[in-house]
Amino acid sequence: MEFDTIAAISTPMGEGAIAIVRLSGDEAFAIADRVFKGMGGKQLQTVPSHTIHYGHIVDPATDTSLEEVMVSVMKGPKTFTREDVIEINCHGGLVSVNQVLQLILRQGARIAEPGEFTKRAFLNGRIDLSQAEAVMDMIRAKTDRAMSVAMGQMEGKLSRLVQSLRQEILEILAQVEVNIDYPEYDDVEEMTLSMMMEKSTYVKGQIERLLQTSEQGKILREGLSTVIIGRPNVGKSSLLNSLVHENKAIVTDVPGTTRDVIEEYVNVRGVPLKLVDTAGIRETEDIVERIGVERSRKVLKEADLILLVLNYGEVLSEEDRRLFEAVKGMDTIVIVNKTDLSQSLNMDEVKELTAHHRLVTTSLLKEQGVDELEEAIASLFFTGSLEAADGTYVSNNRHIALLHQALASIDEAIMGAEMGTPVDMVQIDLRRTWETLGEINGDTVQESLIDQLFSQFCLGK
Ligand SMILES: Nc1nc2c(c(=O)[nH]1)N(C=O)[C@@H](CNc1ccc(C(=O)N[C@@H](CCC(=O)O)C(=O)O)cc1)CN2
Ligand SMILES: Nc1nc2c(ncn2[C@@H]2O[C@H](COP(=O)(O)OP(=O)(O)OP(=O)(O)O)[C@@H](O)[C@H]2O)c(=O)[nH]1
Repeated sequence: MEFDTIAAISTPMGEGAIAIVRLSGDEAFAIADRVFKGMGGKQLQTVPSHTIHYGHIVDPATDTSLEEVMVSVMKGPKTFTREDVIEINCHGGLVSVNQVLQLILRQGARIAEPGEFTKRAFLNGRIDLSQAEAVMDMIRAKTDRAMSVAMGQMEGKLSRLVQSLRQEILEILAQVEVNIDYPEYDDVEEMTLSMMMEKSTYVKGQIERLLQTSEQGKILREGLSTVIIGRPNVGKSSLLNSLVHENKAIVTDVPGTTRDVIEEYVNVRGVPLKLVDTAGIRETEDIVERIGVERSRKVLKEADLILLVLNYGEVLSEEDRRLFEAVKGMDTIVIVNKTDLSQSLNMDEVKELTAHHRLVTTSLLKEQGVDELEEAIASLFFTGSLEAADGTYVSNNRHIALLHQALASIDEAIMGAEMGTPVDMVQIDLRRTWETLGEINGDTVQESLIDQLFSQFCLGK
């Protein structure tokens, strides 16, 4: 495949120690040679691949030196993009790195689109689509565990699994062709259908197994959307603060003009909690009051986890009861706080209302019970047996949707075979399953989708 030469700043925009301008494409070396003075006047083409060289960036038009740099030389196809790659390591100021980029662009490179380097790695066949998507997940990972899931996917764990399932399906289809070549057996149709059913059932089981990891995979990737509710003054802010302080807050979104929900991530034993509407908790008494009943119901509905806080020092109120009502059927941990106060809360009643939820007692004032709470959170979502055995998790919504589709079509195939539908009808369902699975690694995916996926990447990645 042939592409033009692209360039971009591959480090964050801001002041830093070093900033990198990356180039990729056929002209990368030639363009860099025009502006890089170093290596005793040698051409970049002549130096060994994967070496770095000291020198200066000089504007050939004015013969002025812009920057003191280190230039990395990587020869395709053994590079990130499989093309010739040059990386110019500049001093980390915004102006200097921009000047170097502008100069490179004047020499004939084109500014890269977001994700275009990774897209080339995909288009040039170094990685497949799910691996490319994992590159982005690595950048966005909020915890060590999320990182290792993304890393596994980037290294091809999911790709290999999906590929092996597609291979199974191809083998079924090939076997059908073989059978059809021996029509002299009169039970060939029946034999073929039963073979299809048996082998498809195996593939179906594998797809189901993958889907079983998706709930946890999604949580690892996106964080567990968590809402803290409770009457005024029960200790919601205190709870939030102790979760944030005991576990380093990972990301704090700056409230924008168009969004009033603030998210904050904390890492609770490897589970990224995305604490929703923390501003609401911090500033006013009650999320239900602040954002209105309708919207708060929506916030609750969309939550993966609800922390319902009660006050040990007060009797259960009508409002508490309404909160229990609102969280029915949801993953909820009931927290009885202020256990240092003398008891007014009827614990039998609380236990009854808590029913299937977990119950944890805390005194946030005395910093008691937070460990138990964290344990409860972690064990609610990661019980040992649910850990994916080989560490392969499906975490991406696109992949999950495709697996569900694949499951539906292989189910059709199995049911068809069971009911004695003509073999060629069953073949159609199997082919569809094969294609759907191929969309995960990008074998059978549309170009417009590829463009859309990569456009969500970082600039310079
Ligand atoms: N400076 C710098 N750091 C970086 C990157 C980069 O592009 N530049 N990466 C990117 O964002 C990541 C590293 N990823 C990479 C993946 C593959 C190859 C590569 O050259 N692969 C060759 C094998 C090379 C060899 O074995 O010697 C290949 O697959 O053929 C390089 C970087 C993280 N750090
Ligand atoms: N005795 C005692 N007081 C606590 C405990 N936890 C929190 N408090 C106090 O209770 C008061 C209210 O705590 P907050 O964390 O602000 O409660 P809140 O639910 O966020 O309150 P609103 O913002 O009014 O809804 C503060 O004075 C806390 O110091 C506890 O375990 N024991």
